[in-house]
Amino acid sequence: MATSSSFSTLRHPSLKLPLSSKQSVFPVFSVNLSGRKRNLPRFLIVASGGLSSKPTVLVAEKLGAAGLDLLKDFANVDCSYNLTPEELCTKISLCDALIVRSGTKVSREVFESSGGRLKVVGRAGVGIDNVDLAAATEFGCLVVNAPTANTVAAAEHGIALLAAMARNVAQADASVKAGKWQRNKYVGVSLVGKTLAVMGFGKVGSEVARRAKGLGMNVIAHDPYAPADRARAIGVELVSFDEAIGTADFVSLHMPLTPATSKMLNDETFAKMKKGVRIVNVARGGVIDEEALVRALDAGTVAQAALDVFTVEPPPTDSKLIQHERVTVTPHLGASTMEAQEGVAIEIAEAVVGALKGELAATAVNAPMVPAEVLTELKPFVELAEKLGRLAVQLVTGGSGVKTVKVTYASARAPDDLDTRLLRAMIIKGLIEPISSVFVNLVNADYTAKQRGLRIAEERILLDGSPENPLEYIQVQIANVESKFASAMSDSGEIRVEGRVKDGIPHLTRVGTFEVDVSLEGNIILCRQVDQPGMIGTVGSILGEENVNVSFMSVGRIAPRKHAVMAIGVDDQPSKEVLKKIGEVPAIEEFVFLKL
Ligand SMILES: NC(=O)c1ccc[n+]([C@@H]2O[C@H](COP(=O)([O-])OP(=O)(O)OC[C@H]3O[C@@H](n4cnc5c(N)ncnc54)[C@H](O)[C@@H]3O)[C@@H](O)[C@H]2O)c1
Ligand SMILES: O=C(O)[C@H](O)COP(=O)(O)O
Repeated sequence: MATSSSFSTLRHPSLKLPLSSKQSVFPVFSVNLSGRKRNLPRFLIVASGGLSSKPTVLVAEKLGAAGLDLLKDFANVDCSYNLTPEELCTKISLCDALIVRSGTKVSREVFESSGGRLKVVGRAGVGIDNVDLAAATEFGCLVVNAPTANTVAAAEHGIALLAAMARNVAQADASVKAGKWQRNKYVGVSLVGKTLAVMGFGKVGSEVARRAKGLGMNVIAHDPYAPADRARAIGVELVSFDEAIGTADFVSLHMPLTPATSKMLNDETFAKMKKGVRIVNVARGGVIDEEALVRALDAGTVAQAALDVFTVEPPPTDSKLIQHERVTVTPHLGASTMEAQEGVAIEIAEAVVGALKGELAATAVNAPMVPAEVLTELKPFVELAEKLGRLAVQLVTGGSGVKTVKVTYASARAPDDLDTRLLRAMIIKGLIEPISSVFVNLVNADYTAKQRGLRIAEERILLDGSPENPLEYIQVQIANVESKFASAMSDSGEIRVEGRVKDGIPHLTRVGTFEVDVSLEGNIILCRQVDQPGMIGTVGSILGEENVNVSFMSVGRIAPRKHAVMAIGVDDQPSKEVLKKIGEVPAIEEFVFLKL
């Protein structure tokens, strides 16, 4: 890359040695947990119960014992079940995390009432339709779920309902217990050879399909997003919605409740089904228009239904649907096996504890998931990104008016190999936090930037050379602003800072058109001066007199004896008097103190 200035790095004789690469390079936040000190990456969270206290987790619905034990090792656990919405809103301001199942509405009011303390909502199960995800994201609250541990339980319950419905098990059971013996009334239908349409071919749907094939059924599936090869692998054909519902003898629902799937089965779609079709729903009640289902049952279009889930839970006791003779119901039991509940409890407890520690959760619902190995590699670049953002915004006159920021990632790796979401989020954090009271994390970074009218334009530069490192440098440029340190402006008129990771430690390597090299630790003083002998000593002595420890000094100059920019790393914040003295050194033309 062409340079417009030469540079040199000097170490002051009395300077503290830089961190070795063996020392922690990510000492961003440290919290005392269970008596142990830990250095935590602050990608997302940090429990805010105070540096020395444990975080508090509110468990609002019954959770398996193994999960509770895991939580208790790490946090204060408050198990309070059956809270009213008002009680939940009152309690939540004292909690760092909340764990729920499907029975608790985590509404916008819950996030508003938390006063910013709530950092994680753990959904002990799959469906997150009871959590206001938009509100969670706005408030920077991570939502995690437990997507795998109850899959088999739900699939088994689907099959149980399918068979029970076909053979009138529930109705016959009630009849026998009522003293009757109605063998002719409860003649059922066979499953073998019948066509089952699995609607939603995800985790549960595919397990239902596998089991139904074992029962000798002909299984077809509809799922606009499922890969055909996964279906083919278990001998299932993916078909259109109309073909699935038009040819099936049994329809089993396994899609999530979303605006697109809400009331997917309605008067119009029931009319397209085979007369006498049978419906199973272990997904969500809202995917069926329940009044339309009652009409279809009464008209005989639908012969029977078996339902585990309802639009309103628990449903009204006088509901025509619940009371319908040809409807079999269970109270949302799909995930309720001993095994699934223990599994879900462990899965969610691990996710919540990890998130409270600031780790990226693999089951995050409202934040990008970054695989652990990618994360390890990106760690120092994540820190670099945040610090470049912090430096750049502090260079803006008045610190405000930042609207357009261009970020350049230079790497020898193919663009597809670099996921910049985490880096972008940390740059946004760096840009916004020094000038506001907003807490920015990976969850709410893009949202917060948008709210503040901050546009981040990202560019990749493909470099020649070895793709060993994920990145060579990151450059942050702020356009259409003035700088309180004129030398930070690039030739094209933007504030420009650039950094690299050296031996695992982020370094500032360019300011404006000047190349420097100073490790991004502590704080930084940037001075522009006439390049002449003795400047390092002069400024170093002023700082030394006040016992301000200098960690690094680096001088970048345009040409010998012309202008130079000196970057000085200091551990402490110099007093106003010291900064004034530096400003009074005759050769110093401008300077700025920047907090990292
Ligand atoms: N009754 C229970 O206790 C219980 C237990 C577990 C899961 N569930 C529910 O079952 C559903 C599925 O769970 P999962 O773990 O299989 O989730 P999943 O995400 O693995 O699968 C859902 C599938 O639905 C598909 N889909 C999305 N929109 C669709 C549409 N318009 N038409 C057809 N398919 C569509 C997706 O592509 C995905 O493959 C969820 O709603 C979940 O909450 C209920
Ligand atoms: O979405 C789910 O995981 C199921 O509906 C289970 O819900 P539950 O945790 O309330 O049993």
